[in-house]
Amino acid sequence: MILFENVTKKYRGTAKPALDRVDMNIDRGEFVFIVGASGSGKSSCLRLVLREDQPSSGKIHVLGQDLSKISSRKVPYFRRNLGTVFQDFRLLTNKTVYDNVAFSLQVIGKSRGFIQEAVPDTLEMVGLANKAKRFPHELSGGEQQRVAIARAIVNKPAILLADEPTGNLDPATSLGIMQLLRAINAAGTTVVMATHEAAFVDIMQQRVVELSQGAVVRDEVGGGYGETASIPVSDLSAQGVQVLRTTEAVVRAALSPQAAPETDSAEHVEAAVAAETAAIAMPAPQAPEAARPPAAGADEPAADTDTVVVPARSASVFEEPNPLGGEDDGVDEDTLRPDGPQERRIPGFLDPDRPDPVQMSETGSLAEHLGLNRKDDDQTDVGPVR
Ligand SMILES: Nc1ncnc2c1ncn2[C@@H]1O[C@H](COP(=O)(O)OP(=O)(O)OP(=O)(O)O)[C@@H](O)[C@H]1O
Repeated sequence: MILFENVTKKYRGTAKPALDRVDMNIDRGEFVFIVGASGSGKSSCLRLVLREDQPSSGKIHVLGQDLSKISSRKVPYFRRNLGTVFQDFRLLTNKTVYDNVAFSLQVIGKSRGFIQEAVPDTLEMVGLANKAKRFPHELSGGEQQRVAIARAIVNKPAILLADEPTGNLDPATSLGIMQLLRAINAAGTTVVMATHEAAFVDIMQQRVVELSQGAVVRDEVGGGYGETASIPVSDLSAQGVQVLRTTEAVVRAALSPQAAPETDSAEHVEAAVAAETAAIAMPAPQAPEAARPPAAGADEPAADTDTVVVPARSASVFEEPNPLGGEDDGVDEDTLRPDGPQERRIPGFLDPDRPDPVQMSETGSLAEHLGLNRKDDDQTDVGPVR
């Protein structure tokens, strides 16, 4: 899905390359952390995937496209398949939450009907259905980042690129963002995240690609952050750590190729949670509950929607067959229309106590299950808006 072949990037006027002969292959559906010290090349890497920049040498393929062969005119079409989230949110300050998300669809010519359906669905998914009319300055930092994530995923991109998405948020708020990204990944979107956040990298045990002075020095499935931790795990609350671990355990169970059929999923999930809980040297047995907010906890009336949105929407994730606007550019169709992840429903990890996903989808929203409607969310963090 993303392939780097011997990629070197040297900026004009610099002595050392920002990226130095990088080889990397990221498959559809993966969650990959790009880690490394400041200046190691993480953002350069993401910029190349986005085709904001071109490598000095080497080849990059994204979604079956050789990026060197995409003309400038077609770059915007290519980018429709990529969602991006940044540390500083980059919201339009003069537009409401709804309009920020809708705008990204308007500029690519989506119909009003599509927008009127997709935007509320996506806001509900990220737990902001009741704040659609707010302006960015009326939101907490965590909420602003959720708007940015909603904007990034509303067109159902195949790939979500996140550059330090939690960099401006406190650990507790970051946790919610990470859980949201993980849920988006579980629904079939490939997620590539550059980060300094050691705690999440260590806990989530996803694939880790580590850069040092532009070179890949580690590419490890289920790795941790390494030596350059920026937030010690101890800075997270025990509950927070437990929530993330439990989420991960159940995600693994739910996405495992050997996963039991749905009727067995409760046992499967419970076993995974039990194993994971036993491995944690922190007493926080109530943590899964902590992920669930009180039903009436929001500061505004809850949205009038009780259905988990992601499963239904994810079934049509890759609706545009050709990222370059319908012309045949030699796109590898297989990479554009995966037949696996988008079939998956959001798994039972969202509520281990209610493991039947069908029942869950009928009784509560994804945002609620992720604990994104917390009453105290407004008070925890406020980040910048551009
Ligand atoms: N536009 C540019 N022009 C010149 N040099 C650049 C440019 N962008 C990045 N660099 C250099 O390339 C190297 C890699 O930068 P990059 O931003 O990719 O690192 P990073 O790992 O994302 O850093 P950070 O964690 O601080 O964001 C650095 O030495 C940086 O100074």
